[in-house]
Amino acid sequence: MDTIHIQTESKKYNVFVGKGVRNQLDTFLANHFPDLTRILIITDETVAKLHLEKLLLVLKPWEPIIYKGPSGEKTKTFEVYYDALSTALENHLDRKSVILSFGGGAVGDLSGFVASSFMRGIPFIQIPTTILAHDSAVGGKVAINHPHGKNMIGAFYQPEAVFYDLELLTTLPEHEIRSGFAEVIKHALISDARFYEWLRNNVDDLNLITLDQLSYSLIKGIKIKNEFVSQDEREMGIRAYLNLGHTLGHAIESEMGYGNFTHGEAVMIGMIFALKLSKKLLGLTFDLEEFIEWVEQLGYKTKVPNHLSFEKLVAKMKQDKKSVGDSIRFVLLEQLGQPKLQKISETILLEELKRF
Ligand SMILES: O=C(O)C(=O)C[C@@H](O)[C@H](O)[C@H](O)COP(=O)(O)O
Repeated sequence: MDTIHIQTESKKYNVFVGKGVRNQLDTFLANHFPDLTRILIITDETVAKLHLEKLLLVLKPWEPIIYKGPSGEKTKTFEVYYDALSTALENHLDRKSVILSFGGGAVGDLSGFVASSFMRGIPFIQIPTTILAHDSAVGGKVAINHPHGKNMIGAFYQPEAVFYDLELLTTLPEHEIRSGFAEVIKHALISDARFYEWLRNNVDDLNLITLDQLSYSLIKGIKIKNEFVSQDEREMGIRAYLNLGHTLGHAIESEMGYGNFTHGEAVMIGMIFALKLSKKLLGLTFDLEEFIEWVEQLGYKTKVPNHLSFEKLVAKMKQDKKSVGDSIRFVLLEQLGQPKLQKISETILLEELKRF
């Protein structure tokens, strides 16, 4: 088992990564929550079907309450949030209760937001079941979506711990592996040219990635994320670099309808667009053609779906959380591993999108 220490201004906690780490959850709960009253597991239908029995085995003495939402991004709605809170209230959770988030990024975002707002905040623990969650389960961004934009209603609220059990990643469908791996590639691009080279040289088929390669990539990604989050928990500055590819990516997800295009796959298109802009505006020296060839080989789409309107995408990008006043701010790269926030006008964006 590997342990990564996350240190933010508001909280220090550990991410435990390894095969079977879920089996240590009962000891952790007994040690950290001696007065624990109730456990609410928030999960989704897919994860419940595949893995819930395994978790319940570990938690037997606590007889947890279970809330199952819809799978994927469709779980990050006001209705599901309200339902999950109702379940907590109807089952008499109190301030000595703990919420366990059991699922991918969407479940983690929903559960964390429920935990952050129930009785003004009760503890929660992340038990991720996807590759994407190496990013979303760490750093405390929790949220639900609004039809006007992704993650628009949320908080910064750190978990008590993250139990990243690699055994639970073996059932992921191909598009989920792709979605999660896009965030691994993002972590490399914004901070570590050597890690990027390693990925380029070692990963050419996501279906054949070994557990050792996956574990190395996830741990690297989590450590990179910690570097940003530990210095800037509430995204006043450098944390925004973790948003590479997300400005356009979120707009695509929103315009496609949440849940109809995976987060990471949309972010990959956003990253290619950002890299193109970086070459044009900042003189980034980077073989973009070779990058596109590589990610196409990994199964990613590299163009904006052609039925989407560029004008609507730009309107969505204007609502991005990095925007200030009327200006859209993009994360670009000066060079590999050197991100920069850059204001870009609506006119230029529209022109570049049309060319993209
Ligand atoms: O943790 C962060 O900070 C990130 O930006 C990581 C992103 O990969 C993640 O998708 C995040 O939830 C996006 O945040 P948002 O503030 O753009 O909604």
